[in-house]
Amino acid sequence: MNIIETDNLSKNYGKNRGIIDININVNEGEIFGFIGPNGAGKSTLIRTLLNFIYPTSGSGKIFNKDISRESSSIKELVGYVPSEVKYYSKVYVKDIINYTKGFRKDYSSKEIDSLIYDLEIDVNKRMNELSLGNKKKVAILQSLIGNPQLLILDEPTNGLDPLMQKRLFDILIKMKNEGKTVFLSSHNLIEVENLCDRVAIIKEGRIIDTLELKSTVIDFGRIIELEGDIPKDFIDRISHKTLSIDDNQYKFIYKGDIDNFIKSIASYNIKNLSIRKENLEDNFIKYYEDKEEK
Ligand SMILES: Nc1ncnc2c1ncn2[C@@H]1O[C@H](COP(=O)(O)OP(=O)(O)OP(=O)(O)O)[C@@H](O)[C@H]1O
Repeated sequence: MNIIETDNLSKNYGKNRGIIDININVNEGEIFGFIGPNGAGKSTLIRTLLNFIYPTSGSGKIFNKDISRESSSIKELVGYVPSEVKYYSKVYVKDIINYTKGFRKDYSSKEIDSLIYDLEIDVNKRMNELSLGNKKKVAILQSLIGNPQLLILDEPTNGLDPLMQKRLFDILIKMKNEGKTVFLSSHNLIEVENLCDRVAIIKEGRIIDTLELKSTVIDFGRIIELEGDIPKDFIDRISHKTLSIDDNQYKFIYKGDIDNFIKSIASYNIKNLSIRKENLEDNFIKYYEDKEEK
C-alpha cells in the first residue's frame, strides 16, 4: 500500500521554482530518504505534503487522503519534525508535551517517559534555555507522541550529537519493525545509506534518481587505492573505472572477485593498499557537484 503518493506535484513561489512534477510513492513500512543540494526543494515538498503551502499544480495523497482537502485528518496520523525548530521561548518542555497529548488521542504515558529517558530530555527547562540539538529532541519527541503511523522528518539529525543520532535511528528502526512508515530528508548520505530502504535525489526541483538501497541488485563495487611499482596497463585491465593516476599511485573502482584481485597483485612490489566498499556518497556526490542543469 502507498502511504504517500504524488502526481506531478508542483509548487513555485512566483518566479522562484520550488518543486516541479514530483512523482513519488512511499510504501507502507519503509524508510524513504530524500536527499539533494541546498535549495533543491526538499522542505518545499514536505511543506506541500503537509498543506503548510498549497501546490501550484498536481496533487498528492497521504493514507489515500488528498493533501489539500483532507489535511486535518492526515495530520492526526502523521508525526512531523521541521528542519528549523521554533517554539515560543518562555514555554516549558513539559507544557509542550502536555499540549501535544491534548490533541493526540492514542498516547501512552509510559512510552512518552521512555522516549524522554532515551532522548535525555529535561522537561523542566524552558525552550529558550535549550541548545539547537536539545530543541530538536523536543520536536522529535513531540512528533512521536500518539504513535503516528507515518513520520515526516525534515533533516531530523541536524544538530544532534552522534549518540542522539543513534538513539533516533534505533527509534526509527523500531517504528519500521512495527510496520510504520518514515519519510525523511537529509544531507547525510551515510545516514541515509544505513537507514533507508529507498532514496530519491532531488535537484533543482525535480527528482532525478531513485535507488533501492536494500536491493541486492545494486553492486557498488570497491574503491581501491594502490601504490607501488605496477604497470598502468595492468590497472586498465582490472579496473572497472579509473578515478585517478598519479606516479605510481592508482585509485580505481573494482567490481570483480576480491580474492582474484589480491592474488593478481601479489607479484608486484606494493607500498600501500586500501580497499573500501563504494558507498552512496561516491555515487551521488556527482549530483551535488554539477550545479547547472544541462
Ligand atoms: N518562501 C519562499 N519564497 C520564495 N522562494 C522560496 C521560498 N521557500 C523556498 N523558496 C525557494 O524554493 C527552492 C527550494 O527551497 P527548499 O527550502 O525547499 O530547499 P531545500 O532542498 O529544503 O534546501 P536546504 O537543503 O537548503 O534546506 C529554493 O530555490 C528557494 O529559494
